[in-house]
Amino acid sequence: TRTSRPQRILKAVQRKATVGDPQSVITAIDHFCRHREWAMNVGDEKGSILDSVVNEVSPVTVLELGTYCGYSTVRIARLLPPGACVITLEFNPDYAAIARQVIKWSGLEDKVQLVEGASGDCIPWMKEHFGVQAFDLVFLDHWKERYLPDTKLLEECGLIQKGTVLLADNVICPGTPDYLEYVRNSPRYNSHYYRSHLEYTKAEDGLEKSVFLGY
Ligand SMILES: O=C(NC/C=C/[C@H]1O[C@@H](n2ccc(=O)cc2)[C@H](O)[C@@H]1O)c1cc([N+](=O)[O-])cc(O)c1O
Ligand SMILES: [Mg+2]
Repeated sequence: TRTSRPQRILKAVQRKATVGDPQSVITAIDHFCRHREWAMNVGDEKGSILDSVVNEVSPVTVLELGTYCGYSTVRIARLLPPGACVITLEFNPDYAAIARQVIKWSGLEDKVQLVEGASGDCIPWMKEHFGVQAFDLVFLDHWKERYLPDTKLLEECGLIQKGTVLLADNVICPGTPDYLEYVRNSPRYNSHYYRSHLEYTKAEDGLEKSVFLGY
């Protein structure tokens, strides 16, 4: 049978990127998705905004919801200092297997913990299993209808504390209206919209950054 799109993305990384060079992995995926096959990576334009938020927050513990092929995992992990790490949740075992190889090719496996499972099942175990007190940064890029329930679950589990930054992809396209309404109207979040474009296209999309102000 035909290879899958994630398998073709991994092939592009193995053909074009240098082992141990995260930037070359990012560049290889962006080139493939811009010139060969579109794929739902956050991409280079929104990726630069992601980079600036990671640099501003300088997080010690990051949670990423939705690994897919590991593109944004690599973008985040390459900016983390020694001792900091990103825990990334992936539901689809085939995507997880590809992402592990992409992350390994970039040489960042020591900064990444890829957990296979559904966010709703994994989040309640974060404190106990991974010794996480609270996340400094959460990057939401998984199923759009899960953004709001998972944010509420993270709050309930005490994994979002004063100063935690939520950064959500696709708040315009495909859109996460209930999540946007929540973070923009809640007195406990300070929200800002970074206008951009849907990865590799001219369509509008953007990232919403929401800082938790505490209870
Ligand atoms: O649908 C989109 N993303 C859904 C992503 C879902 C990913 O999150 C994982 N997951 C991990 C944990 C879970 O609990 C559930 C799913 C899934 O297994 C998948 O790897 C999307 C769509 C467009 N688009 O233009 O159509 C653009 C984008 O940037 C997007 O992110
Ligand atoms: Mg996305």
